[in-house]
This record gives sequence, structure tokens and C-alpha cells, in this order.
Amino acid sequence: MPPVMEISGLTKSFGGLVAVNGVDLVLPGGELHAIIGPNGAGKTTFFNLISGFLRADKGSVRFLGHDIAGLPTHRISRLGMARTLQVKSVFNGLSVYENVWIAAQSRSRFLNPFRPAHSYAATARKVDEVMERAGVARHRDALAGNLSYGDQALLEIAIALATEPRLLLLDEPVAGMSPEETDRTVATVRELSKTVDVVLIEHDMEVVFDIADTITVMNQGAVLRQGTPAEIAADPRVQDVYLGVPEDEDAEG
Ligand SMILES: Nc1ncnc2c1ncn2[C@@H]1O[C@H](COP(=O)(O)OP(=O)(O)OP(=O)(O)O)[C@@H](O)[C@H]1O
Repeated sequence: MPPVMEISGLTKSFGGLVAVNGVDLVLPGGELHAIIGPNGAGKTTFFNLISGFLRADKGSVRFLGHDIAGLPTHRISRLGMARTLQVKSVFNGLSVYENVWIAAQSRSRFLNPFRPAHSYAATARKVDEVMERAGVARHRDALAGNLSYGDQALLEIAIALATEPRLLLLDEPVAGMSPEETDRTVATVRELSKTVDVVLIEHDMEVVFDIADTITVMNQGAVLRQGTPAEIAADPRVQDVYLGVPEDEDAEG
């Protein structure tokens, strides 16, 4: 089995600014990987490059053994990569069930334009299963626009799961959530990561160190350090750029 993701030398500039600078990342599969780093470190640009929203200037991206650099988003999605965005994009006027149905159906219709009737039953089962896994089944008939912010975020995850991804990219999944919503989302993502590979960008360090198996720290477009949460927490360079130098050391300078 090829690694889920093999990224080498990924680079993207905007004018004179190198937003992503020679990033390497190998995800063997079976782990939850977090990407952290200060504002402007290049995390979102990195996600945009691997999911096809932006085209890289240099570097290679292999996903499940396929070379996907330069492919459009829909081709990458069909290969099994799904992504949620920071800005919620559910259909507010449709129910939770309908939102997930559309995503599930678009996948199966693409694969089989002459659908036999029983495939609708299969889609319905898939929608129920995905709502359950993402923790939104109890809101099945609610309008998406009436959900709390946290439940809308979980609905986004359900929509992503409905495309049957092998890899799920989550962009700040707990941003703007209450502590209770954060706890629920963390529990859901942890459970999901047992069956789908997950890469997330997250600013909430408590969440990252709680759920990540491995972490990439980015700074000024480049990889500063990759490792386990324990290795990252113990690295003085990471403490310097990201976690902050303790105040008493600061005072000495
Ligand atoms: N479309 C763009 N055009 C020009 N500059 C951009 C563009 N997108 C990002 N940048 C710049 O690239 C750098 C990296 O931005 P990016 O959004 O990837 O960082 P980030 O780590 O996701 O930050 P944050 O944590 O604040 O979301 C920043 O300096 C940003 O201003």
C-alpha cells in the first residue's frame, strides 16, 4: 500500500512572498496529523495546494500513489480526498438529511449515471450512517440554517464523509466553538480518525495535543519540526516561535 500522502518540496509564492517553502510531508496512513504554526505560517495555503484549490510553483504531491499536483479539485475529490472549510458552506434552507443526501448522491450518480432504483436505498443508508458518525443524526430533519455553529461544523464533516473519503482535511474544526461544542467535535474527530485518515489545521493547542498522533509545525512557509506531540512540546525552537518564550526568560534579554 502506498502512503496516503507523500509531499515533496512543495512551494508557492504570492508575488515576492514565499507562502509555502519546500514543504515535505509523508503520511503513512492510520494516524491523525495536525498542522500548526503562527498566523501567516502558510498552513491554509498548504491545504489549498494539496486539495487543488491552488496550483503549486514547485514540488510533488502523491495521494494514495497518484500524482495529483495540478489536478482540479473535483478530480482530487474523486480520488478520495475531502475537505472542510473555515467558512461554513452548508445549504441553510435544506435539512441536515438533505444536505448530506446531496453530497452522497453526487458521488454515486457520478459513478453510475443509469442508477437502478435500489441504489437510492443504498444512498439513504449511507446518509443515515454518515449522520451518525458525524454526530448530527439527532438533527436529521432540522434546517441546516437553524443549527448551532458547532452542529453546522459537524454537518460539514458529515457532508465531507458522504463522499467516502480516504483522507479528510479539516480546516480549524473547532474555531469559534463553545467548550461544549469543542468537546463534542473532538470526540467525533477522534472516532472518525479510526476509519479515515485525518489532517487538521488547528490553533487550539489543547485540542491538537489531545488528539494528534503526529504534528507538523510550520513557520514562515517552511516546516520547522515534525514529530509526536511529546517531541514537539519539548523542542525549544517550537517553543520560541509558536508556544512563546516563558516570561522570565524574556525579561533577561
Ligand atoms: N491569495 C493570496 N495572495 C497573496 N498573499 C497570500 C494569499 N494567500 C495567502 N497569502 C499570504 O501567504 C502567507 C501565508 O498565509 P496562510 O493563510 O497560508 O497562513 P496560515 O498559516 O493559514 O495563517 P492563519 O493561521 O492566520 O490562517 C501570509 O503572509 C498571507 O498573507
